[in-house]
Order: sequence, then structure tokens, then C-alpha cells
Amino acid sequence: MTAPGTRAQASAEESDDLDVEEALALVREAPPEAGDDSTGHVSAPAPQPSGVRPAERHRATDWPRAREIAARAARPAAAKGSAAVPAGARRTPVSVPLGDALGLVLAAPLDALTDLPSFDTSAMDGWAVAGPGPWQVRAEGVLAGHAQPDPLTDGEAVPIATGARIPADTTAVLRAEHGRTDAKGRLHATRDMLHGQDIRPRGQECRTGDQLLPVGTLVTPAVLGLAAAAGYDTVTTVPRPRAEVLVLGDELLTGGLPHDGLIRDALGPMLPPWLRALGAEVVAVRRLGDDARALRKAITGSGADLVVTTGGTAAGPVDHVHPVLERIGAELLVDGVKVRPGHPMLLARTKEDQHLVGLPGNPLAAVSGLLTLAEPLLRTLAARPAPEPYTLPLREAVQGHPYDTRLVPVVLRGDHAVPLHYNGPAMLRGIAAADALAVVPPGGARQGEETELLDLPWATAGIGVCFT
Ligand SMILES: Nc1nc2c(c(=O)[nH]1)N[C@H]1C(S)=C(S)[C@@H](COP(=O)(O)OP(=O)(O)OC[C@H]3O[C@@H](n4cnc5c(N)ncnc54)[C@H](O)[C@@H]3O)O[C@H]1N2
Ligand code: MOO
Repeated sequence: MTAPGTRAQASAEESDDLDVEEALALVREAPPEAGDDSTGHVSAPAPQPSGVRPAERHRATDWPRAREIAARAARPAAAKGSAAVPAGARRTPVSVPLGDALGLVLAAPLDALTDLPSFDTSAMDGWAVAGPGPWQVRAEGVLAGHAQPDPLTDGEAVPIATGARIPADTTAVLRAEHGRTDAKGRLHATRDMLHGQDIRPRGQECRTGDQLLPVGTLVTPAVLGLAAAAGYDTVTTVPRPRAEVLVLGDELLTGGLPHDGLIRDALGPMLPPWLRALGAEVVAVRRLGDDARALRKAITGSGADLVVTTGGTAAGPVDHVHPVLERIGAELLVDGVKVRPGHPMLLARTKEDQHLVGLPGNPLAAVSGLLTLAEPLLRTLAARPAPEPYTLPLREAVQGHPYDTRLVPVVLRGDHAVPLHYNGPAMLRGIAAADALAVVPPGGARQGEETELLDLPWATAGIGVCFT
């Protein structure tokens, strides 16, 4: 097997020639040493996984439970435990121009402000005709957007365009391809016609006041189109949750090559667009280094609904997140999760209407925390519907952690999920090629075993749609 370093170098040179499958092969090769934690593989079951303090194991929350806690944390107090109250209802609805409403959720029903169509409309290009043919054809036709045409008299026809107003006393529209004019200029139908044919009557789709969509509907491009057609300039929505990202770590560079023990900040560029894809407005990204005072000031001074910190969640000398949360009297709702990577992640209530998600600094561990804690919390704040859980069989067995859930990057191929390597906590190489994360239960999953999948936002919606 080629050493990954060599292969990576070769791949950069050959990149013009790579097709997608070849590119994926780069992240599907067996990593250098199975069982080395840096590869993301968990070694044979051990009574006490390395790097985990006994007290932390005691506190750590099961992965599914952690997601439930995160989803419920942002519910209005009266609604906790009650599925009947719409999630996010506590947050005062806002009126948002259509151009800014994509991805928000309706906080008021979309009731038609007009009949649709709002006038009797021609469904085809051709002639509006009155009574049975042949017809005398009026010289001047009717186009869409024109003033109301004069009524027709029996035996009369007028050229008409799709979307134009139907003259009074029209009995049908004759399509352009179904009519012929004789030498005397009279119009004949070449097909039988029905009364009312190809006329869209006013109110066919809805009448003013009809409910078109209920509260809780996700504003999709189609909803924007319907709202505009129905007369709306703005829609009433649940406000977009505001998120602030605090990047911790003195070792982080924002440009150039790693040097002298310093590394590039991978989370500053990754988290804001990902948070937007999860429905948040990112109000600020701040780099605070390893400064406990700055962290405390940033958290207490933040007006965001969700503060996301990166790094500093473990027990190192400059891991300030726990001490600062304790100092400001935050309530820890989740303190460690039985999931790999990412087990030191945490969720705290910092103020009445503010939560903090502490993401571990290892980049894939941060993704794990984002999807485990931030995604359900933001979903509730934004009142977005929960995605339907789904499973696919694994094309290959995936080794499990003895006690914890594993989240493993996969690509979807046909009816299978194909696990990717380079899935260690510090690696983004696997996730960058992935369509989803497979949820591998403690103990692992066999080849062919149906496994829950968490879709990555771009795999289903594309970059342009949901990252605005
Ligand atoms: N004694 C223990 N040590 C560690 C434990 C533990 O349970 N006990 N857990 C390990 C695990 S697992 C993880 S994950 C990390 C979590 O550490 P922190 O959240 O405190 O993060 P840092 O120590 O600040 O950083 C860890 C690692 O990630 C790099 N990093 C940090 N920020 C970024 C960034 N924005 N972009 C790229 N890389 C980043 C940082 O340089 C470190 O290499 O703790 C283990 N240790
Ligand atoms: O396993 Mo940590 O939780 O390395 O990311």
C-alpha cells in the first residue's frame, strides 16, 4: 500500500485527471496503522478507553439522549415535555422580505391575499371565441398585462396570449394550433371544442382568505413563489437563531502554512457556513486565543441565542471552557457525550434565552459536537421540522467503540453507505468527501447492517440553496 503522504502528494499533481471515484479512493484506502487512535480506529475493547477520566465517563450522556436534551433545551418553559406546543413558539415572530426568508419557518399561516388566478385567464396562445364557429376575427389582440378587453359578441374571436385577460362573454379559447383562417379571414376550429376550454377561471386555485400553508411550514423556493403569487411582499416567520462563534487556542493561524508548532484554524472557516446551513444567522466569529478573561467577557457580553466555542473543553492547563462556565453560574445540561469523536462536547444554559455549545478542538470532534448538540438546538429555535430518520446497509463492517456511539463519514453509493477512512478526531479528510455520517452503535456494525445516517446539509440541498 502506498503511504498516505506519498499518495496525497501524487494526487495533487494528478488532480486534473481524477474522476469522482478516484478522488473518493483517496479517502477509502486503509489508513496506515489500524488500531492507532490517530486513524480514527478504536483499538480492541479496553476496560477504560484512554484519555477519559473516570468522573467524565460517569457524567457523560448517551448520544441519543444528548440530542434529545439539546432539542428540548431551547423550548419555551411551558412547552417542555409537550409536543403539542410548536417548537420555537417563544420567539417573537418577525416579518421578513421574501428575499430573506428562505429556510425560515412560517409563524403565521399563509392565507391568500387575492383570488388565484385573480382574473379569468387564457391558458393558451390562440383566440378567445364566443359561440360556435366560424368566427370573425377582431384585428387587435389581447396580451398578458393589458387592460380589460371589450366583450365579444356571438360569432366573434380575438387573438389572445397565455396569461391575458379573457374578454367578457368568451365561451372558450381555441389554441393557435387548432385553428385555421379561410380566404375570407374567418376562423375555423380544426378540433371539437368544449365550453370553457383553456380558460382558467378566477379563483380556480384559491379564493382570498383561503389558507394556502399552515404555521410551521419551511420556507422553500416553492413557498417563496407561492407567497409572491398570492400577493405577499413579506412573510411572518420564526426569527433566525443568532449564533456567535468563539474560536479558542493560541496555536491557531488564519493564513499561510503551519510552522513552529502553530497550525491553521480549520474551524473558523468551517463553522459559520455550516451553522448557516443549520438555519442560524452567524453574528460574529471571534478569535480569543487561550484567554479565560476574554472568554468570560465574550460569553457574558454576547446577545446571541447560541454561543459556539471551539477547543478548550478538555482538562488541559489552558482548557478554560469549564472553569469559565462555572464562574458565570451557567447550568451544564450536557457535560460530555458517549460518542467518538467528540466526547468532551458540552451544552450549557448561560442565560435565560442563551445556550452555549462547547465543541472540542479536534476538527472532526467539532463536527460531531455540531451535529449532536448544535443541530437539534438550532432546529428547535428555528422551529424547523426534524429530518426523518433513515437507515442504509453498510457496505463494509465498521469497528465500534466498546461503550460509545461512533460517527463515521460515509459516501452513499446505490443502496449502501460506504465507510470512509481518515475519520480520526483530528482529520477532516474523510468528512470532506462524505455525504453523511453513519451512526455506529457501541460494539460496531456488521457488513450489511442497517445503520442510521445523518445527512450532511450540502449532500441533500446543494451549496447554493442553504448556505445563504
Ligand atoms: N486528559 C484528557 N485529555 C484529552 C481528553 C480527555 O478526555 N482527557 N480528550 C481528548 C479529546 S477526545 C479531544 S477531542 C480533545 C478536546 O480538546 P479541547 O476541546 O480541549 O481542544 P484543544 O485542546 O483546545 O484542542 C484539541 C486539538 O485540536 C486542535 N484545534 C483546536 N482548535 C482548532 C481549530 N480551530 N482548528 C484546527 N485545530 C484545532 C488543537 O490544536 C489540538 O490539537 O482533547 C483530548 N485530550
Ligand atoms: O475522541 Mo475525541 O472526542 O478525540 O474527538
